[in-house]
Amino acid sequence: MRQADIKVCYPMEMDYVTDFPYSHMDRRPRKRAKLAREIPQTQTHSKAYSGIYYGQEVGSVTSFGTSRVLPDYAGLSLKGLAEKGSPPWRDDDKDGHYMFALGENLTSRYKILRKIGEGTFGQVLECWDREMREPVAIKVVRSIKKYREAAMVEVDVLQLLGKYDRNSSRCVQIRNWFDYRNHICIVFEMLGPSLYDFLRKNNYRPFPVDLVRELGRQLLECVAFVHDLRLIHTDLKPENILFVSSEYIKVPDLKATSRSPKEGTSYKRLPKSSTIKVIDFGSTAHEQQNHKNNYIVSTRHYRAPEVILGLGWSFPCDIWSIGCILVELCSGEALFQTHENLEHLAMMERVLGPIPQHLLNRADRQAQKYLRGGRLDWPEGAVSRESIKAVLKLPRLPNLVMQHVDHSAGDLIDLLQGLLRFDPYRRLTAQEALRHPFFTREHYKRF
Ligand SMILES: Nc1ncnc2c1ncn2[C@@H]1O[C@H](COP(=O)(O)OP(=O)(O)OP(=O)(O)O)[C@@H](O)[C@H]1O
Repeated sequence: MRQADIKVCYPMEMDYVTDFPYSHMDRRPRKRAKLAREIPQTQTHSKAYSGIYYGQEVGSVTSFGTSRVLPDYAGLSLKGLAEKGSPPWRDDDKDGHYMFALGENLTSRYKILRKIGEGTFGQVLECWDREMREPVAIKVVRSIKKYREAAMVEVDVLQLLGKYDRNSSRCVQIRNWFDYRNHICIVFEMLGPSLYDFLRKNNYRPFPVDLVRELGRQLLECVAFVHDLRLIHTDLKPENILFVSSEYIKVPDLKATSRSPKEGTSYKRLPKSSTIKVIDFGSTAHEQQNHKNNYIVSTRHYRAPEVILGLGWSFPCDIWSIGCILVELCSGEALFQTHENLEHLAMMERVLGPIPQHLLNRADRQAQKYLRGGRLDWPEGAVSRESIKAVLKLPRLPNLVMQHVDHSAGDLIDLLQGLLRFDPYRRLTAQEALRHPFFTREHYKRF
């Protein structure tokens, strides 16, 4: 059973911690948080010159406690405010989040319509852009120095991606950015629900394999483009991949209906358009930075073995995440539902076979504690019987795919084995994966 709305936040200073106290919790929270970062200390922002806007502040300082979205008084007091007026100055909440009310202005250009999401970095608000007359998504970053600096790195990366994006790279487009009341605000094109939102709304029923192919192809195109610019996303996960449109159709779910015919026809949602874009370049790293074992990257379930073993990481860590994502889209469930390193490595071995000896031999000091006699200390080192059971429950990769996919299973298994190779040097690159028969075979239906 899933526990739907657990939000986990980690202090940025922590590193190499077990990322979730998992004893009485579902193995997967609704929004999977990244670890501490994971923000490389060496990163400095450059070009923080354009778009700076200091909103006009009026009114007195008011504190509104812990709730960030204030009551919607748009119909009351805002009526009295000039359309382009600024709301009164308020303190941020204790975590540095911006406090606002629906209907208020965020600078004179943007009107806040609703809150779409919240992440480690801040809140994402749907706003009406008065100048372009269209809705936009604005990430309002926490007013804390390290998040502000990381946001400027994200702005730089987004501007670089935008500069080279000739034929739609499938990366979210930045429209503008500004600094408002000590919050960096990044304005994005407005997109639809994430792949994770969609799976959740569908009760974690798998996507059809032809849709998985289409999503996988676009995702690899995006990552090939990002990697060509010598950038590594480092946080690919279903939450960070958004459908461009929110429209969907309902179709009968024949599998669910045949399982419980008495309950009548069961329906599942399919997107009207399969077009996706990748978001959240807040953790993106430059290839030339030193990614040895000084910090860890990725949200747990999508984290590559070289990151856990402290071998250093680079472009292949994105490819591993894509392998995990494709399995999840086919099965409906995250592949490695774990919150602990040794259990995670044991799960990888269960699904994919033994980790090559030469990789284990190079494990760093931190990771040595998961090994005994040169091998994984498993099941001896397991923290509980439940943990051993969770690992044993996992099928081998070919079986897992065949349980869920009705055609093209052979090609998909072969592709996944290439994306999920333990040795990062032997893992497929994004360009190689795009040439795989799973994507190129003529007779496959386009979704
Ligand atoms: N352009 C967009 N259009 C629509 N929704 C968006 C857009 N950008 C972000 N969102 C929503 O806001 C949420 C948070 O965005 P994002 O992942 O960029 O924030 P974050 O603080 O960097 O999160 P994380 O904790 O994963 O680092 C997303 O999961 C998504 O639901």
